[in-house]
Amino acid sequence: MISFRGKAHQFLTQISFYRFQLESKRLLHLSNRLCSNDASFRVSYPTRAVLYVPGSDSKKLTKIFTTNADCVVMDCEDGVALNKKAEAREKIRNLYDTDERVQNNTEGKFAVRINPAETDLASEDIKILFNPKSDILKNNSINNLLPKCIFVPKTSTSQEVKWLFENLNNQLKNYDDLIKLNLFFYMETAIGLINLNDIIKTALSLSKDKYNSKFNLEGFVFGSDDFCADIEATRTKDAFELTYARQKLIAYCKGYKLKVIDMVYIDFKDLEGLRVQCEQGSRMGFTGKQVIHPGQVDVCQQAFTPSKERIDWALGLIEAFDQHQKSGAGAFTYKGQMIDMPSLLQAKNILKIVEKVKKN
Ligand SMILES: CC(C)(COP(=O)(O)OP(=O)(O)OC[C@H]1O[C@@H](n2cnc3c(N)ncnc32)[C@H](O)[C@@H]1OP(=O)(O)O)[C@@H](O)C(=O)NCCC(=O)NCCSC(=O)C[C@](C)(O)C(=O)O
Ligand SMILES: [Mg+2]
Repeated sequence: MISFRGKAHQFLTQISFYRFQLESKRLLHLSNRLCSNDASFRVSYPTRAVLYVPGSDSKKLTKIFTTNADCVVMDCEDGVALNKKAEAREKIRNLYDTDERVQNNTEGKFAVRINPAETDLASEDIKILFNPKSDILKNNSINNLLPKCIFVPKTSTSQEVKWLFENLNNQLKNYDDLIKLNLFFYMETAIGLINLNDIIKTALSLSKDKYNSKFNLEGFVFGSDDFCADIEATRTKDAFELTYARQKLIAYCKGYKLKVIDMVYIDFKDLEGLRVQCEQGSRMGFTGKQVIHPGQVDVCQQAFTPSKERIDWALGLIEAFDQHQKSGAGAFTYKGQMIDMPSLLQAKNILKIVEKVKKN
């Protein structure tokens, strides 16, 4: 049996190997060319494993600095008991007030899940989390002291999106030169799934037009536990009951070039089951997966990192495609398979993920 530490070491060795590969001239040349020619090649920060940490739990909060997870979500919602909500907000606020590691992160490594929009709990979350103490603000830039990314659960209507933006905007109106606030919404109700297109369009247009790009819709999270409760399904290991919702969410997010984060695997001691579900999610098109325990992080990150074989396949295909295009062939055979434009796009997708991981 390999220990947890041993597995982590194995994983790091593997990543170093990929990094070595990535630094090869061939990849740099190819990826630079792809990035500069292709407007859809938007490379933002990676979100392979998204780890929840209950905001009320001081001991668990110390782990946000030692985890390999691409993203940590300090929770004020369902991971926190009702009588601990105020404590959770205060502990998270205190981290932004005092800890340089949290303050200096510019994108989404450290995020906060607030309570659902249009609730008193969410109003209070926004009031506390986006309100640094004045004596601390005197000696610090406002951008260091605010969350750079928030997760907004149970988003079911475009009205909730409007409420959220209005409340955030009111809270932030006295500050100038704020960097964009990244947002993830949750799809975790049947009505949220029905209204998905409307929710996305409202969030995109409001943030761009009414709020002057102050907010950036970064992606969606699939809240499968709440969704199962809402549609009265029974959870199964293979998640068959969630197929339609997962696929619809992926299609809509990809249609609008958004990230999309897969469901939680709650049986957190079953790492093999987790691996199977992570790999399935990765093949389906998810950008990453939510995890609830530090022991799940490495399995998840690895499943959402393209393997050496996939990277080699993609690089070889792109080169072959280039050569065949020059000789006038739109379709050709590569490693026994018919290749044409869609295969090239799939190969580029692999390099996109690699670029994201490299940025981390
Ligand atoms: C399951 C639990 C109770 C087992 O907690 P435990 O302490 O019994 O586990 P453990 O195996 O004994 O823990 C080992 C070590 O890891 C630490 N640890 C353990 N977990 C974490 C964590 N998350 N973050 C940071 N540290 C953690 C723990 O404190 C301990 O530290 P130690 O070795 O120093 O003593 C615990 O892992 C936990 O509280 N996880 C987070 C639960 C949570 O946040 N749930 C809400 C998100 S999922 C959700 O809301 C649904 C969704 C998306 O909305 C929808 O599908 O609808
Ligand atoms: Mg939920």
